[in-house]
Amino acid sequence: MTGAHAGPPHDPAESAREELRPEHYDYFAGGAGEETALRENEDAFGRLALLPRVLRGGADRDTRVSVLGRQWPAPLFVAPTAFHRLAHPDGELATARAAAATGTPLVTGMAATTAVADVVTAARETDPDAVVWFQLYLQPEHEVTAELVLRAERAGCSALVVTVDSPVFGRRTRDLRNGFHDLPPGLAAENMRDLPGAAPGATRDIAMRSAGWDDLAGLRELTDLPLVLKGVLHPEDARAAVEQGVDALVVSNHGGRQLDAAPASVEALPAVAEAVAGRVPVLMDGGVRRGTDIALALALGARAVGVGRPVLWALATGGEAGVREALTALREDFDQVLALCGGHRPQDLTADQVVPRGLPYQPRRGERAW
Ligand SMILES: Cc1cc2nc3c(=O)[nH]c(=O)nc-3n(C[C@H](O)[C@H](O)[C@H](O)COP(=O)(O)O)c2cc1C
Ligand SMILES: O=C(O)C(=O)c1ccccc1
Repeated sequence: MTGAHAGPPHDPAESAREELRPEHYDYFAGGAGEETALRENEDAFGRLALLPRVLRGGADRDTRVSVLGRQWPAPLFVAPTAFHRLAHPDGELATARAAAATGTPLVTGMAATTAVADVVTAARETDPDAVVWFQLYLQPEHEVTAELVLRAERAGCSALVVTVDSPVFGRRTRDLRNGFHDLPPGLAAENMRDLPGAAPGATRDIAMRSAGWDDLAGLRELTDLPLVLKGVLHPEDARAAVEQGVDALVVSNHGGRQLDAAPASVEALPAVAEAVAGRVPVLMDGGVRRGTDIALALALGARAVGVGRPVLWALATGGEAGVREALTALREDFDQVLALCGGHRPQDLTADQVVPRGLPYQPRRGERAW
């Protein structure tokens, strides 16, 4: 060892902040209200410990999981986030190539700054078998929603992720303070271009609306693609969704950007997993930053986890290569954690291995410990 100090651990958000305009960094980093839900997503993982099992052997590990009929190399996907070209000029194309190169399924957002067809093309040029899903907000006009679904189908997306936690847009404190509400000139939500009811070449605004279960049934009529409901926190909603025939769920509080009093995603996960009882895969996102977070979520019932901001930070600092490295590092970290927990497969992680941090009991007063 040399005498040199290793310095503090690398903070991807801090590095990205140095690359971005302050209002764009704040848009990516921020949450709703007092940012309680945002903080809690990460903090809740920190309140949980993993109990490793020993003497089970650690060789011949396999991190693959099966989701909607496809094998994913690891229980990890890229969660949908808006406006990647605010992070890097290559935007969603870089993200798509990096996701494909690492075998990581990508959920491309309706609010992407690159059209879904171009995103899927970039992914498939990198890996012809790349998994790309399309995230959708149900729009007030049925024909607009229908056209968006058709575009996702034609592009080659293999599932629709319907975000249901946004009947209205969350009150984003930083954006209000910064006066950030529009993309800079030259950037647009490209999926919203040339839709019914807008002038040729123009983009429509993305509408938030209070959709109901009927609308989901309407969507089921419109497409044969698997439907994934994103933003479920209440176990009764999870049960209803399964009964309505949804194909998967994402437990999510939208990265703390919608209801500020919402629980951390990982706190909501066990009750949702119990209600679903294995009938459909339960995915989750929110606050996943390291292999132990992935392992905790899996042990508590998730089939796979999504990452949102970590991808944006990697994109901002390193473009395509940066995202590739971040996704690879997460997967390798998870693989090592799996081994340390005594697991060979993701499904070897079980709920009994998750314990709250802090002493589970207090020794009785006055009693000698030994
Ligand atoms: C900048 C930003 C934009 C987002 N845009 C969308 C979106 O358009 N649609 C959506 O369903 N979720 C969106 N999300 C939520 C993510 O899909 C995901 O739930 C969340 O970011 C996960 O938390 P994490 O960032 O802590 O990993 C966005 C999140 C961020 C940070
Ligand atoms: O910022 C978000 O979280 C988000 O979901 C969104 C929705 C519509 C347009 C842009 C972003």
